[in-house]
Amino acid sequence: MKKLLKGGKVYTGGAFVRADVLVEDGVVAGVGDLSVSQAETVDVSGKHLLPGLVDVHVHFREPGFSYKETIATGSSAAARGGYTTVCTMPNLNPAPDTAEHLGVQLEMIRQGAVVKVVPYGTITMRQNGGGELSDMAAMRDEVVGFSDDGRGVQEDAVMEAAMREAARLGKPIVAHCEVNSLLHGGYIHDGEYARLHGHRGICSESEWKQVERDIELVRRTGCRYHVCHVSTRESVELVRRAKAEGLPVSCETAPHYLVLTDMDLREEGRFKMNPPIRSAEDRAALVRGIQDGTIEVVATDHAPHSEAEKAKGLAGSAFGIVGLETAFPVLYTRLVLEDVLSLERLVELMSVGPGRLFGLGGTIAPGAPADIAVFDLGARYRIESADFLSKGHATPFEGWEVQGRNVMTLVDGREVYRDASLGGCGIVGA
Ligand SMILES: NC(=O)N[C@@H](CC(=O)O)C(=O)O
Ligand SMILES: [Zn+2]
Ligand SMILES: [Zn+2]
Repeated sequence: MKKLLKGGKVYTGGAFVRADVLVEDGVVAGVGDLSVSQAETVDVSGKHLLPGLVDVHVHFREPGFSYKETIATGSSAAARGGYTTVCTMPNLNPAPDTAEHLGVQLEMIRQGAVVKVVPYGTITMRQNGGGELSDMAAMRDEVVGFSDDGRGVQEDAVMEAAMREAARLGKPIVAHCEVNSLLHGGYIHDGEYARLHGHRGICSESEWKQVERDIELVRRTGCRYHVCHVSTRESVELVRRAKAEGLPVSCETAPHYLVLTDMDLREEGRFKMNPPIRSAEDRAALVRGIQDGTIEVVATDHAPHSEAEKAKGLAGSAFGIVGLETAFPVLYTRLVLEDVLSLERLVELMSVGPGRLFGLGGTIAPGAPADIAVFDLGARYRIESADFLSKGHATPFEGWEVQGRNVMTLVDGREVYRDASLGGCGIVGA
């Protein structure tokens, strides 16, 4: 069946142009002034057509923790947010550390996924940070890269060996950077808010020291290397210098680090994640990083937990917040509408950049897979976590007034989400 998306503004070749998009057999068959007979025509005039958003850092909790999120609920949240491809972190049970364990997850993805879900394999066996590396070679063809997200790889020799193997296999190491010996039981940023309210802080050094170590290991091994959820100004500067040196280094940050500072915290679990939201200076450095291209990716680090796990305040709650259903509107409202960033740059950070870096799409062009998100950038509404399709509801953006809503998501040309404004009722087939 052909589908004609008529009259929208289409992101193509780095800019928005007024054009129709024809979708046929799962791919974009044409972009331009089209009139096609025997196609289902959807009037998208006034809407923006973006290459489907790509999130290289999510937690879907299966296998092992279905009570927090399932592949079905997580990928439904993704579809609603405008994402067509997401990459799942491997802090699971069993963790994907061998072909067999990865196979368990792949089967669940085949059964439950609403959008494209591509897993990471672990770096270490059982993701325990020990000396035994995962069976990277056996997992190579099915994973986007290797990560021990949730913890840093503490031993230099283990990370070096992992980088050598990943380089041999032509896959990236995607690193959660955290030096355990510098944590001292901290759970929010070691800054003004922690001092004022008597909380134990996580120092910036615990992140950037490991970024610094890893960049030195990249110099030695030539491994493609990507830093997860960068939160400190020092990490941004280290990545900036590594890139200037020509090293194969990239990094991501997440929406909450770009629009909040530690002084926005409240005594609630929905403000607790790892790494923590840092100071105003850190936030400013991250914004400069997305403006000058040092940071090429915005990922959500969508990390759902149960209501009970997030109900224990800052000290007692689990680390992690959800993000897939709020990322685009929050950043569109706070960065694009406030002239910090162009809409085109935001599309690069949320789709084109991660798509290019990880080989996961991020274009609307003839012949490309028809992974498309249709946004109504004029829609204004209030974020209410009770409406989320995710099982996780902990968000620091609760109650925010935002603008910009995804109204339709196509994955390989298949409509997976359509909202009421386009005559749909959410996830298609749900
Ligand atoms: N970001 C978080 O606060 N939590 C993540 C782990 C991680 O991303 O490091 C989780 O798995 O819950
Ligand atoms: Zn992490
Ligand atoms: Zn994570």
